[in-house]
Amino acid sequence: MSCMVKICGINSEDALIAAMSAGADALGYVFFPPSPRHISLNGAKTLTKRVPNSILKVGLFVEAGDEALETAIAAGNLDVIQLHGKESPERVAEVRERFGLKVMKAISVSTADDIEAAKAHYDGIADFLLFDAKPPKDSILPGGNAVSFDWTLLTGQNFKSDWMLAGGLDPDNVAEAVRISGAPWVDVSSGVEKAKGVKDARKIADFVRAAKGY
Ligand SMILES: O=C(O)c1ccccc1NCC(=O)[C@H](O)[C@H](O)COP(=O)(O)O
Repeated sequence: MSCMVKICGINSEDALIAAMSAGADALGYVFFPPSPRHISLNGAKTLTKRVPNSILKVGLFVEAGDEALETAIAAGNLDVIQLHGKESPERVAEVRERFGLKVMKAISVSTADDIEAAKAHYDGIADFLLFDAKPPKDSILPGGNAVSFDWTLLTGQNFKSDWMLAGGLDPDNVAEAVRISGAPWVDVSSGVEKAKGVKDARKIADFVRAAKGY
């Protein structure tokens, strides 16, 4: 069992170095001001410059307009646009076409119906599907809430798009989550932090090792 790993919420030099040295395959930068992981355009410019082409630079947005996307893509030299709000399939296709980049659509999951709806509306439209738990009712964040969902909902599923499992993963549960779901990619933020928005180098290393089965 081995899978690809995305570390989301890179917002400091320490986090960047920790994720790159641990062997992360993709790094996520949060362009959503209400988030404790939000990164400025200048911050993104600095923290993406040293990333080799072998590691995907993913910008996370919530219902952002074209101008905001364009500025962040230029600042961060992004490879993938992660849409983590209520963007429609038409908007996903439009962003993909307009910017010529890969697009990842976050899918909020609590029941099997959510997987079926994603298959019907976004599979093959987005380059990546990111299955994440539905946010708690009182959360101001649509993701990054350290909440997981029933991984068996993904067992044996096939998608046209590449896909990632996210939500409440950590170094202790990620191997089991991959075994049950069959995920080719995992994505984590809260589970590798020492405080909200502050990454922990040891947890990042442990997470990547566990996900890749070293
Ligand atoms: O991280 C945030 O603050 C955030 C804000 C708005 C939308 C999405 C956000 N995070 C998404 C992620 O970090 C991951 O893609 C995923 O939700 C996993 O998060 P976690 O449960 O914290 O590992």
